[in-house]
Amino acid sequence: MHPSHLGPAEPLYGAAEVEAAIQRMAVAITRDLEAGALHRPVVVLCVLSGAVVVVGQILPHLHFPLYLDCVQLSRYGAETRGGDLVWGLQPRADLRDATVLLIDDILDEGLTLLALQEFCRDAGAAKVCSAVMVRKRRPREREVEVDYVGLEVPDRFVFGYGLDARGLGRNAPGIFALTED
Ligand SMILES: O=P(O)(O)OC[C@H]1O[C@H](OP(=O)(O)OP(=O)(O)O)[C@H](O)[C@@H]1O
Ligand SMILES: Nc1nc2[nH]cnc2c(=O)[nH]1
Repeated sequence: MHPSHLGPAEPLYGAAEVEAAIQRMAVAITRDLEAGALHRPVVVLCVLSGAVVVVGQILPHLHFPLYLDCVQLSRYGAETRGGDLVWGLQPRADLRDATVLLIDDILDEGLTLLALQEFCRDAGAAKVCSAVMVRKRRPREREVEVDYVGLEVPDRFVFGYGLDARGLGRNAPGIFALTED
């Protein structure tokens, strides 16, 4: 489906490709975290709002004990360029000594994930792992450690599968790049 109400856009990945990538991440995450999770459930943190789709899809494929919690952090709003980080919801789970799995939809400049990793460490997490559905191919001022990456996208503004284009398009069944932003 071409989401024509969002203006000209180029399809990058279809739904089947995104779902296969999410599956592959789930297999790798399960392989790495299942043993530790038998001692203490992993805290999965869904980074609202964009990560709801990837988290919803990956959860049934994570075969180990886990708690699901959410955190809300935003720096794009309705824009296609990032600004200051604005905190919304903070997680309610106790992160002290926990293994935390952060799941976000996209790694772009990386400032969101860096802030979240720091937040989890400051909250006393024993181990912080990060998974992103897509990673943008671009240089970054600060290197960001990401343990699991679904797909790579070019350095263009993308939407679909939870990612918005000026608030819309989170429900687009694939990943698209805006032709003009
Ligand atoms: O790597 P960065 O450049 O920091 O950007 C990545 C962040 O940008 C988007 O969030 P956004 O601020 O758009 O909030 P949203 O999830 O509510 O759309 C996305 O969901 C990531 O969390
Ligand atoms: N929707 C969307 N959000 C982002 N946040 C950072 N980069 C992007 C992007 O390309 N698309």
